[in-house]
Amino acid sequence: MSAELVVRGLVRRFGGTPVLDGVDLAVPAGECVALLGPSGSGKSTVLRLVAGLDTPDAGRVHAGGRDLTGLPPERRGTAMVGQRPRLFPHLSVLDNVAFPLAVAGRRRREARAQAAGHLALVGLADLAARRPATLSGGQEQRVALARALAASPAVLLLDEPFSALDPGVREEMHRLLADLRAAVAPTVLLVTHDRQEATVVADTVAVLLDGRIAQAGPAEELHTRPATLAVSRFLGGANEVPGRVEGGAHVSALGRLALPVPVAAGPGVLVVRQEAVAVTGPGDDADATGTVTRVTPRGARRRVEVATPAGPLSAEVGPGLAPAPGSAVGLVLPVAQRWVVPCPDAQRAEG
Ligand SMILES: Nc1ncnc2c1ncn2[C@@H]1O[C@H](COP(=O)(O)OP(=O)(O)OP(=O)(O)O)[C@@H](O)[C@H]1O
Repeated sequence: MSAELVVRGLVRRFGGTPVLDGVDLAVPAGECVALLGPSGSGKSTVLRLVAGLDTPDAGRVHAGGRDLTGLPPERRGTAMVGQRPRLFPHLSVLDNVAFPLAVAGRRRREARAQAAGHLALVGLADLAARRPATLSGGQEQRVALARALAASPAVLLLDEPFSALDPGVREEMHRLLADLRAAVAPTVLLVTHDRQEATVVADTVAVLLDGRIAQAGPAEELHTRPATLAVSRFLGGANEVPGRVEGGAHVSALGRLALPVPVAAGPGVLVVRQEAVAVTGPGDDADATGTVTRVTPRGARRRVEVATPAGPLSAEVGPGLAPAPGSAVGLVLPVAQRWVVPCPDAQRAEG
C-alpha cells in the first residue's frame, strides 16, 4: 500500500510572505522521513499541502508516480494523524477504526473484522468496545493511528502526533511506530520539532529552515556533517572555530588541526560535536587548552564550557567527570569528528 512521496518546488505565501520557498522532499516507499524545523518554519503547511487541505502557490506533489496536485483530499490516498486524536466520541473504539472502511463502502461486518486487526496491531484489541472518553491520551493516539492505517493510505502523514503525551508514553509510541513500520511498512512523513524524536523514529531527517530543506540525511550525518552553520546550530552544535583550510588542515587560533577528509582550501568554520570532545589535563596531546567557565547538567551528563584562544568550546562528559569551574583543562577534538563548514557560511561567520 505504500508509495514513494515526492514534493517538488513547493511554494506557499501567506499575505505575500513566502513561508515555503521551494521545498523539495522525497520519502521512498515504506520509509519514514522526519521533517524537523523551528516553530513557524512551515512544517505543518508542508503536510497540509501534501494532504490537499491547502493549495500551493507553486510546486507539485506526487505519490506512487501519481500527480496529486489539485486533487481533493479524499482522492489523494493520504491519511493524517495530528496532535489531537479527533476520535468520534459517540462511536466505540472499534467503530472509530472501522469508519474509513465503511466510508470506502465495506460491509459493516467486514469493516469491523479489518478494524479489529488494526486495533490488534496497535495493541488495543481488548478495548474495542470502549468509548474514546474512557481512554488515556496514549491509547487515544493509538486508536487514531489504527484508524489512519485502516484507510490503507499510500502515505501516512503525522503532524506532531506525540507532542501532547508524557515523555514515557511518547517513548512507548516511538516503539509502537517502529513495530507498525515493521508490520505494514507505510510511507511516513512525520512533522516534529523534537530533535530526539526525529533521530529515534525516522530513517531520514529533513531540516526545514527559511522556507527550504537546508539538509536531508540520516540523523547522525546531519549532526556530525552539517551542510551549513544554520543546520549545525539548529541541531544544537555548540562548537565553531573560525579559520581557514590550508593543505589538508584547519588553521585557526588553535593552530593547525589535521582534517580526516580532503577539504578545498579557503575560509571555513571547524565544527566538532560537543558529545565527541574529551576533557583532559592541559597537557601536550590536547588540541585546545583553556579555563572552565561553566558546568551545567544535561540529564545524567554535564556540559563543560571552556574559554580557549579560539573562543568558547564545549564538551559533554559523563557523571562524575566534570572539572570544576576555574580549572585549567585540555580539550581533545578527535580527528574523525572534525568537520569544516565551507563558504559562504564561513565568510558570513568571519565577517
Ligand atoms: N492559513 C494561514 N494563514 C496565514 N498564515 C498562516 C496560515 N497557516 C500558517 N500560517 C503561517 O505560516 C507559518 C508556518 O506555519 P506552520 O504551522 O506551517 O509552522 P510549523 O513549522 O508547523 O510551526 P509549529 O512547529 O509551531 O507548529 C506561521 O508563521 C504561520 O503563522
